[in-house]
Amino acid sequence: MGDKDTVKVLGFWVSPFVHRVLWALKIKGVDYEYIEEDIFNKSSTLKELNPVHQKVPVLVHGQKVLAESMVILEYIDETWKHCPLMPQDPYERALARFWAKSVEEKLPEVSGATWWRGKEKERGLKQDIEILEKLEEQLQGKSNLFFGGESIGYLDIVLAWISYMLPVWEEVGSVKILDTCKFPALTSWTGRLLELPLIRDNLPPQDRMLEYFHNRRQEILSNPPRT
Ligand SMILES: N[C@@H](CCC(=O)N[C@@H](CS)C(=O)NCC(=O)O)C(=O)O
Repeated sequence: MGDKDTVKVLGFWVSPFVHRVLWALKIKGVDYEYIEEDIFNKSSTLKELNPVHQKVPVLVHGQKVLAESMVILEYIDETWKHCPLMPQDPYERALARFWAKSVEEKLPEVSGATWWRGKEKERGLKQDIEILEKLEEQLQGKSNLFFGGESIGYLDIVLAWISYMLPVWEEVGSVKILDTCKFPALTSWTGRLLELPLIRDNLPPQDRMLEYFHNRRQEILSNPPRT
């Protein structure tokens, strides 16, 4: 699929994982072709390109194929070296990976907790708040505008869903997780992210997200998690 230098991204319009890849390519100024995938009726191309997970995003760079958004981000950063996304210092780089992985492991709880009911909801919300408290500590007392420093980097891109998707989940689930008083540094960070044209102008439409997640919530509630 593709000539030596062509870049293609298989995506799904609302996927926060896909948006990471699109933003990284835009930061690097790499032209790409975007191919919308129906994740509820997967194409044979997706199954062939990502046989292990059959998920988007998939990046196709010439003959090279990669899946998993955080892996793709590192590939993009190492392939197009200008405007680095990763910290240059090895320890800072390791820390960025640590936080990205740690928050990623909680992602299902964050989305699920906003939609569940009763004890599951309480437990999930408690876990969400704990991980956000840890992130808040990371930002507090630093003069950095972003996790990446003066401009956005790898960790900002990985965590950006907190700025635009978490509020949608909160609205759909009628909960508040990112409380401004409790998380002043994180709240300011989300505000700064959303002011960036790169992010602001390349988000899924708010009304479509709300409708999509309302429907997802109905599906999840009719099939609740087991305790
Ligand atoms: N860990 C993966 C997650 C990707 C993912 O879950 N993608 C969703 C779309 S948001 C998907 O393709 N889902 C299809 C499925 O679960 O079968 C990444 O970071 O790329």
